[in-house]
Amino acid sequence: MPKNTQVMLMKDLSVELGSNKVLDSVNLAMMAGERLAIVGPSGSGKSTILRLLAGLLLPSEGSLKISGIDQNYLRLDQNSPPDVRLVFQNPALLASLTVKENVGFLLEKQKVLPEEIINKKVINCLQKVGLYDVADKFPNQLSGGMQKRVSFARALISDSKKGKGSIPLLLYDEPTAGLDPIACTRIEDLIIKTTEAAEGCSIVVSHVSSTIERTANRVLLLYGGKFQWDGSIDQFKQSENAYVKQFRTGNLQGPMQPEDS
Ligand SMILES: Nc1ncnc2c1ncn2[C@@H]1O[C@H](COP(=O)(O)OP(=O)(O)OP(=O)(O)O)[C@@H](O)[C@H]1O
Repeated sequence: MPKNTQVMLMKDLSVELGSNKVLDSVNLAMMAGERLAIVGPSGSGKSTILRLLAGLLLPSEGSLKISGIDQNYLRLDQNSPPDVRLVFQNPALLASLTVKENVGFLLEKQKVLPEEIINKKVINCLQKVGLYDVADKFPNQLSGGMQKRVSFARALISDSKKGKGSIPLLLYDEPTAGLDPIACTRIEDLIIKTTEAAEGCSIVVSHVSSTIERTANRVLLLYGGKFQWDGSIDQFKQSENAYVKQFRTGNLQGPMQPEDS
């Protein structure tokens, strides 16, 4: 994919929730090949950004473009929605459907491809995340870790109605929260593998330093409704910027204080 293709653009974008201005005139351009980590203290608006990109929320002011198209409607009201795939913190699988039905849900709904092709695609996606012989099982017959893998396999399914040119945007919401360090490494590997296999761009929201460092090539720090810092992962690891330093070290002293957030 050409590196100069713009995948997403936020222009003077604000979001007000009740009396709270969660995002305050933010600007952000994301290009093909970028893997972003969005970091910031609790309540700084990270999930709000993911909700905007997933089409669950619209900006109060300003504009959001995905693949060059202005997002003026919520996702369910769009005729030709952009290819944005959300991997939730918990696997969010439908308990009454088999693994195969969960992963192939979009393709079944679209009724474009024949059943045997859908089956092949689903098995292929499951194998890519290291799952074998689970297609006919129900989610509650799998371990938590396996369920998480199923949710990654679901993000690998490409929309049969999308042209080859479209670049999928994969969103990962706190994918390693509460996991032990070894499970973290497995999920981080899976994020990298899934994003590569989908030939997409990724945005990871995470507080976990290994996840930020291993899955992203660019980091944005969100606080007070604005991106306070934007740079490469190598710059993030060394930056003397007061926000970045406080986030990295967990210092109580610094520009980010709980009463402000
Ligand atoms: N429906 C809502 N109505 C009013 N305020 C809301 C609503 N949803 C979220 N907020 C507020 O918006 C702000 C941003 O919330 P958001 O969940 O995006 O933060 P976050 O950075 O993802 O936090 P965390 O790291 O704790 O998940 C918070 O102050 C929150 O209280």
